[in-house]
Amino acid sequence: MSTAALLARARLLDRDLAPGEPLAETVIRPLAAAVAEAATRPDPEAGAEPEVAETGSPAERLWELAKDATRLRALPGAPDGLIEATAALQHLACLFAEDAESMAARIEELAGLQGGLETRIDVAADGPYLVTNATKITNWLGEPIQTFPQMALCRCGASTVKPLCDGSHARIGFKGDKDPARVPDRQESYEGVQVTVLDNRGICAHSGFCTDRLPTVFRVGEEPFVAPSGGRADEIVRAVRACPSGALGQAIDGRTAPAPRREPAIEVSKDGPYRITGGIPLDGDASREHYSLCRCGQSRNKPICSGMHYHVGFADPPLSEDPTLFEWAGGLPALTRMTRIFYEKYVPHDDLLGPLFARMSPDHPQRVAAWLAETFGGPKLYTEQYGGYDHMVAEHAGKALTEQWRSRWAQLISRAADDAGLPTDPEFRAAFAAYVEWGSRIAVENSQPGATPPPHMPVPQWWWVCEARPGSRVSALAPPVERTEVRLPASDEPVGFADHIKPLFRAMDRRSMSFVFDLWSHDDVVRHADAILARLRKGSMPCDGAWPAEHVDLFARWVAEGHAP
Ligand code: HEM
Repeated sequence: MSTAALLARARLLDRDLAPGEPLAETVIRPLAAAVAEAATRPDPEAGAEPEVAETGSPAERLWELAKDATRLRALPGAPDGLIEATAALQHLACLFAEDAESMAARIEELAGLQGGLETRIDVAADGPYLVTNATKITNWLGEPIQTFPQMALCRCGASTVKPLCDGSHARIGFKGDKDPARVPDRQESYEGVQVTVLDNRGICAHSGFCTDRLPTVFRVGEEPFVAPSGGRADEIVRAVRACPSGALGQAIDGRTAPAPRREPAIEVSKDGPYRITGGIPLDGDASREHYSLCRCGQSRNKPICSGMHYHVGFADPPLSEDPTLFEWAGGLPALTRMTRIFYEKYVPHDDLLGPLFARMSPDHPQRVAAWLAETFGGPKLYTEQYGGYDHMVAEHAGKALTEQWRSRWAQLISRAADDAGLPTDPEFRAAFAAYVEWGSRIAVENSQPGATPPPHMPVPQWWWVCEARPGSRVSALAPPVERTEVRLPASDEPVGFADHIKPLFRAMDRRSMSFVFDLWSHDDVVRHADAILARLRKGSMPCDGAWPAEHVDLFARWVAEGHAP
């Protein structure tokens, strides 16, 4: 099997696949590029397109093609175009599997075909990241993304199926070059009493973890950026380790301290870069334990992220209209950042809590983060991995926790939330503080001698307090919002809900009332029309200012005319 034969088969198959499943952009284009490239070299394979005769249904042929492409890709020196096409074929063939079980079997078979290849990321020229044999990719909430043995991840920022590549880079003419005017890739060194901080601005992804966590050492807008005397050595070491881009490093006694190796993983951060950990080699270079790769296509230091996503407003799709506390907090990565800071920075140095947690298990921060994630509406991690409610209760049982311990715990977790960059809006912090108060007081109760907490309960589910959610209120600091111009009907024109009434309610009004009814639903507004009218007349709805009189009159007219749809 040659690349040219694969290309010919892909072309035939493309004609037989149902519309909407085209191979043109993701398979045929890169394969054709690989064949064209091979033709420029003295290659016995190149030349006339081979004759192919295909049998079987399109779905069967797709699966055979995916396997043959994988076999070819597994050979040494596979060209980028072949690897990119293999990624698309593997993905599509697995989606065509009949059920989850056969999809898992297909993934296993493909993994076997290319099992000899090391886990690595290669950067295709003006194309995607070619990710080989990675088994852990998570989204920004920490939820796993389905991996395939060969993947192509979007690098240009334009794919409609992010993080996967959909061939958009070719359509938009993406260029993968570095910008000659980029911040130079140069390591500066800031000597402190115990630790010297190394900083390479050229590869900083501006995630802000260091400046949130240790603002006295990593100083926004000040020169020099790093002041090593502003914090304790252990705090600095931990902040440096938490730097996702690898811009920060440290030297102790003149020797650069290597970063500890973690499991190979890729995190697709929100509105930002891919965060790579675990020393996955990049274009064969395995010298970095962690680094951040550009995902918006605009970095000045491609493929490394240079923080441009922030300046160009690169944005993933917005959160759902009704986000959970888990989503709003920033998911498992943010909660783990917070619990790590809590148990690593605050607890050990605290006179009350230090001794209490002195013998906690090393993964205690991850465990508490998993509990919080589940409580805040995220995946059931604590129940599935750490023993659920009964285990948590057993951990507090018999500890006779006191109010002094509890209030210190509550005070320091709130500081850790600040340091970890959790959202600071009143709605989130009200819900967070309410949970901490509730949960910590129950922990104290359950820990008393002779306490009998109810057994086998589910992990509690916390929610926004009093329905105060993001967007349900206008911030006093928000720029003034122009009211939408609504066309008022003439006096002899009938008033209709869709044409005249619904446009009066903004998305914000709808959100803030959604706990009772839907202001964009004709039926709901009819049902509550009298109450709504009363509040409109009183001026107490909406909460950021009364409607103009002509809008209130219009609503009243619509009620009087019999609520036309
Ligand atoms: C909302 C409040 C709280 C939450 C969500 C929480 C969560 C947890 C969880 C999930 C565990 C079990 C970890 C595991 O799976 O091993 C745990 C253990 C523990 N908690 Fe809490 N806790 C809270 C409040 C408190 C308070 C107020 C104290 C005392 C100041 C406390 C002290 C402890 C101790 C000493 C352990 C055992 C740690 C070890 O030795 O491994 N907790 N907590």
